[in-house]
Amino acid sequence: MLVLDDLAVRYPGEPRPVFAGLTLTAHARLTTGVHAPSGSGKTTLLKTAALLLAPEHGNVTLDGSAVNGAGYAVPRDVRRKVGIVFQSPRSSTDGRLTLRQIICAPLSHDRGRLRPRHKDTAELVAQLTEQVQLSDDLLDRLPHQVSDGQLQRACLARALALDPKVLICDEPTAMLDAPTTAVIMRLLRAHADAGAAVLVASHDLPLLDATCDHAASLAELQSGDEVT
Ligand SMILES: Nc1ncnc2c1ncn2[C@@H]1O[C@H](COP(=O)(O)OP(=O)(O)OP(=O)(O)O)[C@@H](O)[C@H]1O
Repeated sequence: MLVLDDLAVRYPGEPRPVFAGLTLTAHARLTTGVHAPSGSGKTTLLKTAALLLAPEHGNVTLDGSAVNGAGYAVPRDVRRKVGIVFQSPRSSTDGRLTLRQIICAPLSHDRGRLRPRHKDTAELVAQLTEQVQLSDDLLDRLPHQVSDGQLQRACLARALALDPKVLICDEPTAMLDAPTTAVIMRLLRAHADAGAAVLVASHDLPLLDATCDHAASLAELQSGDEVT
């Protein structure tokens, strides 16, 4: 479970925080949606939830333990509990790496911690690619040789590689067609059903209402009322 309590986040040199007084709980086994218009702070919120940005004020608690700082200041064992899928698969992948290398990237930092039921990386990659419905022949292609939807599925496989307890997705279906959107949202549901907390932000309120256990707007999260 991830708890964000009374958060304010301000970028260096900016006069005002992007948001303040924001409280949100992402529960295990549930998908939580955050709805907000473009430019209002969704990505900032999700980067804070993913322990990539430190709040100016407030507390981030993961599985009952307070998290201090952000990025490499956070111990690896804590960081690896959180996976993130960014809005743009093109800007969140290295164009020189094949899809297989992209999916394997978290494992190269975490060799000793492959998920227990997998004997080796190849077996895990095979399972992840099947899960996200990527065909084998795409794995040795570079990002410019696949579609946005295929690359976003590789990004989701990368985020799932360490079996994160908290999976965070920033507009994961932006630019995707309806069938690919349905695949991605079903995968997020399945990861929640397997025990994770899933936090999704989107400008698409009907999508969040249709696919999340509960959804709230960024404004509601700052209202001081408990959002359920
Ligand atoms: N690194 C940064 N430095 C200063 N300001 C920033 C930085 N990144 C974002 N901002 C500002 O913070 C505000 C929120 O940006 P953010 O990217 O979180 O919004 P968003 O809701 O995710 O937008 P979109 O849906 O368009 O991606 C915007 O006003 C943006 O200009």
